Amino acid sequence: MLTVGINGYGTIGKRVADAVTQQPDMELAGVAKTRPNFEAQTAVRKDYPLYTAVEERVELFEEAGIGLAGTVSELVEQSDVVVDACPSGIGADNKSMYESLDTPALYQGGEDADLVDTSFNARGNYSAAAGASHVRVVSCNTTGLSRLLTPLQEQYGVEKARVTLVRRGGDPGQTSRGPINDILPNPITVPSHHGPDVNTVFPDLDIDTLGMKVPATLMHLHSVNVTLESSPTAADVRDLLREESRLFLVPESMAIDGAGKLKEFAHDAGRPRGDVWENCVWEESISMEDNDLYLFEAIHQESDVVPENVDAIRAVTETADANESIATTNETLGIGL
Ligand SMILES: NC(=O)C1=CN([C@@H]2O[C@H](COP(=O)(O)OP(=O)(O)OC[C@H]3O[C@@H](n4cnc5c(N)ncnc54)[C@H](O)[C@@H]3O)[C@@H](O)[C@H]2O)C=CC1
Ligand SMILES: O=C(OP(=O)(O)O)[C@H](O)COP(=O)(O)O
Repeated sequence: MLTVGINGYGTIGKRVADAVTQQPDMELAGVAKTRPNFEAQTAVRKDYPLYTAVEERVELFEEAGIGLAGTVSELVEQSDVVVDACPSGIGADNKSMYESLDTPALYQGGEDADLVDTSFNARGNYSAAAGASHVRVVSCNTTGLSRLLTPLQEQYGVEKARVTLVRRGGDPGQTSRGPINDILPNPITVPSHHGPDVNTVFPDLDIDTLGMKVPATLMHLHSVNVTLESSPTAADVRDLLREESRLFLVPESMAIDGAGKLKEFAHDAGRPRGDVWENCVWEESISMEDNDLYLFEAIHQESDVVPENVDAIRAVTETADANESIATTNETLGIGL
């Protein structure tokens, strides 16, 4: 049984914590928070041992009537693996603590790639994380691109990928974010950071990406063009992608015309928090023009990295191979719309 600690219990951390409790080979040691906000209250309600990430703030939790199990270093000490889901940049600050307590750590996509031994995507490069001490689960967008590009590369070869990412402005709870009424090239410079980030998983892949931000919180949307090294039909590509457990091909018959209905569908399907762990590829959009593949996909930024974190725990501890881990994670979470 693997004991897993979560440092940073926000959008990603709380989802990974819930996912860990569903794994037959893992137990949750607890979660660390900096302040006794509503997420801390939720952790208490779920009986997750709560640790303070900042020792001097013990009183803050006491004043809010929240009992603590200890401090974050105590959480890390008793964990076989720690998942750092702190805001971008804080993971780098925490690295020395994980090193001094000799605990392997997983970081999230907001950290720099050079912080870690390897960046990680379960379908793309699972085995690269074997025995590593510091692993970065790539960002939501890079996770989505890696899942899509891996089977295309394996089956047809990728000559060049070009992707325009329409990025949600912020998460639903991120009241500090905008734009409120604008459409921003973001970043304005080309390529956006996503292409180089995909290269942390596939160093040799030729990919250019452009990013923009729009006033939406639901999901990201990718407009994808991949020049393949061979010329399958659109039907061939559809069949190939349909075989991928973390790609959901949205059939025309469902009449799902956007991110709003995708989220509604996930809620109707009883998904926790309306999470959509899979890339959602519109089946009708899959088109071939000579060697060029075109499609649209939507990525639920709050949840697609969750199964990848679970798999990364098994990858670093070498307790399962990629297929075993992906199958267990999929089954326990209920992946497959
Ligand atoms: N939200 C998203 O769409 C996605 C985020 N990511 C990455 O995941 C990481 C976390 O992002 P979110 O979960 O969105 O952030 P968040 O802000 O929702 O959650 C971070 C949590 O860490 C806590 N925290 C702050 N400082 C801390 C410290 N020193 N020690 C322990 N906890 C601390 C915060 O109070 C908060 O609860 C970032 O690297 C981000 O780039 C990756 C994929 C998608
Ligand atoms: O990692 C993400 O997006 P990204 O792949 O566009 O950088 C997450 O959606 C967080 O993005 P944010 O940097 O807008 O908070």
